Amino acid sequence: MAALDVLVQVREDEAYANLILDRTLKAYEVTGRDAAFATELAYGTLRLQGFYDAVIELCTPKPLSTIDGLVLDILRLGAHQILSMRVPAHAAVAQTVDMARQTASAGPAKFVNAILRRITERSLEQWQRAIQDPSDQEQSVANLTSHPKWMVSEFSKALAEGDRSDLAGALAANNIPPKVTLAARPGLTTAEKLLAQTKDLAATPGALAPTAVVLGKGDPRRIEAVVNRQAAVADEASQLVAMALAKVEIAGEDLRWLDLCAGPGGKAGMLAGFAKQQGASLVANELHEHRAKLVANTLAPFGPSIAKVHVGDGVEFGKSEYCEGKFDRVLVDAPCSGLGALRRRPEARWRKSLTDIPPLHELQTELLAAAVTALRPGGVVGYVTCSPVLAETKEVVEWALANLPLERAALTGDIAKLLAPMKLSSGDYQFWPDRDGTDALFLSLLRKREEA
Ligand SMILES: C[S@@+](CC[C@H](N)C(=O)[O-])C[C@H]1O[C@@H](n2cnc3c(N)ncnc32)[C@H](O)[C@@H]1O
Repeated sequence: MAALDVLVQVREDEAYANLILDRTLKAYEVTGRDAAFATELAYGTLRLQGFYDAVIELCTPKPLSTIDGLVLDILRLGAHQILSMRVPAHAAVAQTVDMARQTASAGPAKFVNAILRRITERSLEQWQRAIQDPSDQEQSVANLTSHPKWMVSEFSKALAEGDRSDLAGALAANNIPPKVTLAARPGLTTAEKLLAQTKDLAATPGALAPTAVVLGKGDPRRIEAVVNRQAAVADEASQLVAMALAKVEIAGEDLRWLDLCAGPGGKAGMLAGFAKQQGASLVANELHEHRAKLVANTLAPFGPSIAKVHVGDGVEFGKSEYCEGKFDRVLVDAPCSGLGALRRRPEARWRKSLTDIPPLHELQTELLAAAVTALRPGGVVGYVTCSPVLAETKEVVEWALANLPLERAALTGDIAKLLAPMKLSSGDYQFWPDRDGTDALFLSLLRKREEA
């Protein structure tokens, strides 16, 4: 019932599952192993909703759109137990039908019973074959990996850019929740120290970033280094892109760094650390006051001589007199569709649409142009998105190279080696969850031409 309540809130109130989960479990007094079970029920059902809908459609002549929302939620919960959890089929059917009787009524309960029984007649593998449509490859992958079809198409184009072809594998990785990864903030602590402090949480060194520690279990909010802001939860790709901007070679003065879209401050926390180590300081800008407060909290341990926070529109701020031509390194971690972080947010894929992309592309180009205004000639901007969608990555960079005084900046040394597996033929970088175990971040490093 707690899991169903989460699904209903997500569907009816557009709630974010991760934000409502804890209080919903509390309201139902679900704790311990039951809480873990209810969490998997709710999150797993939300992630695989597209797959279960394709299965349910094959079990009834009724179009899915005519099934009542609550009944559909119940059917999806039942399908998830039968096909993806180790719940005995008879128990899954009996419990789910009971739930339908309690929350809907006798009629829908009969309908739920009939559909779920049909689902139990085939194995997961048989259903995976049954939902394929030989005439429509992308729809088949969409059904199989539980994504909207337009997303499959966007991922397919982005993978091709990196000469990768395992579309189903790349998308399936969005259905596996990531491990909790910590970043040791440079100048405040090290991965070695963090590792020693988290031994009892089965911690291991990150596979990619020298600052990363991966937790095997436990709550990161209880770790002392996290409480005192020497470390924070951060994806390894996020740590590496901040490191890449801090380490890319630039000639001449290297004193002033800018993070134009800093909230909530993950990368700003890394950049401030590198700035401290390299004798520079950071200005972190964020549009929204409440997110700027989070940035200020992250940066507090560095003190105002290393890191300051500004609240405002990055487009205006970058072009302001305060910024113009002043900065040696600028990060634009642009607002984006977030399609690179789908594994973190179970319902996110069903909330987005292709029409979200063009306005984001527009804002991304404006922010990048403002960042270039803020750069001094010879300085470098790191353009980052947590999305592999070409309109937000390659197409923004191509626009910038054609319209702004920019050229690509190459990495050298250790950081070049660390990022070599993610390098595209264009010179930009694309991470992938299935290959790299990270979010699908994109990075382009662009230098402002000297004659500019
Ligand atoms: C992808 S997030 C940045 C994540 C951050 N760099 C980190 O690592 O924690 C983009 C941020 O840009 C902010 N934003 C949106 N529009 C903006 C604008 N016009 N100027 C500055 N920031 C903006 C959003 O509020 C959001 O906090």
